[in-house]
Amino acid sequence: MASKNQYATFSSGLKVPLIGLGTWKSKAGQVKTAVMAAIDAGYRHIDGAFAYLNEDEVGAALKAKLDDGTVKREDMFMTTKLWGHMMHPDNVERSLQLSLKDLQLEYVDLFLMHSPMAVKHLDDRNTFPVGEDKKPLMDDVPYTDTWKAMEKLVEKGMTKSIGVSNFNINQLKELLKIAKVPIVMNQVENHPCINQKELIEFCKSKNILVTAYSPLGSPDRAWASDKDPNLRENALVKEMAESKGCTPVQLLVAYHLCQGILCIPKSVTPSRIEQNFLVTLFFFSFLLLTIEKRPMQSVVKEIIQK
Ligand SMILES: NC(=O)C1=CN([C@@H]2O[C@H](COP(=O)(O)OP(=O)(O)OC[C@H]3O[C@@H](n4cnc5c(N)ncnc54)[C@H](OP(=O)(O)O)[C@@H]3O)[C@@H](O)[C@H]2O)C=CC1
Ligand SMILES: CC(=O)C(C)=O
Repeated sequence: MASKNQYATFSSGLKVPLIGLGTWKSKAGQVKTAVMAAIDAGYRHIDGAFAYLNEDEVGAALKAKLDDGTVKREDMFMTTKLWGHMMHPDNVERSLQLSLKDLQLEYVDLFLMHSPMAVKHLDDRNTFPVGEDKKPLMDDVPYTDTWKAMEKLVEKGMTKSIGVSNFNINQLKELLKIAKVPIVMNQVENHPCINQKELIEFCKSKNILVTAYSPLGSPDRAWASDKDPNLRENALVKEMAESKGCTPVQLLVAYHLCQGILCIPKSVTPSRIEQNFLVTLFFFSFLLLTIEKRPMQSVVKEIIQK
């Protein structure tokens, strides 16, 4: 089925669908259905990570959709991430091998360094090592050394591209000094209640695409509190969505796509997965509407002030 995706292009020339399906917190038994529903809905970009501990189910879903002919491997853009416990250069390749095995893939399209912070490697599946005091066991592994090990995996064909996540401007500057393979992506939290304008502008100036994670404010995260801003129920988001003829969540997704930022909303609910994808179909008109009526930035200011 021809997918109706809009694409951005990495500095390396590789195209990436603007909208992807997030899979963090997607529980065992739900992930396979969610990923299959997403692919049926038209998604061609799945965001995953070793640390989500569900790549085996993501892989099973993709295999089912490859086997039934819905998609070919080259249609799909698959992301995985290197977690902090495997950032030592000696462990980087093994981490990607473990993800590829669970995903049942020969390669991924994007391999991200999940964050610049390393934690101790106790064993391959212990992603949150803690000491006797129950505090995280941090490790001092320079992310520049990790990056050099990631670059080798592009040469080996295990990943088409590499990037980072949760990097700030100074960390990106350090990495840019040594990177020989393009840093194509910085995946960071972004939504109207967090102002990443300076970081986004820096990334754009260096031809590094930005993906917004937790675009809906991650309401299902374990540490969510009812004192947090509720983006999906925000009065201005709702008002603007109504004026645009879309749902509040679709507005929150369009908010990114209109700025040329990729967006990876997570859902395990097929109807929501479909609803979120529809933004790719109308966001260009939405963009025109937004420009005509009120630039998205003015909306952001108002939301943040609410
Ligand atoms: N690189 C990094 O460090 C990080 C990366 N990420 C990535 O970003 C993805 C998205 O962020 P995440 O923090 O999961 O949360 P999101 O901001 O995407 O919010 C997910 C929540 O929104 C709900 N939801 C989704 N669509 C709709 C809809 N149309 N209407 C109403 N509710 C909806 C989901 O419900 P339900 O599932 O029940 O349908 C779920 O509870 C992650 O899954 C992960 O892939 C996230 C955090 C950090
Ligand atoms: C979910 C995720 O990617 C985190 C918390 O880094």
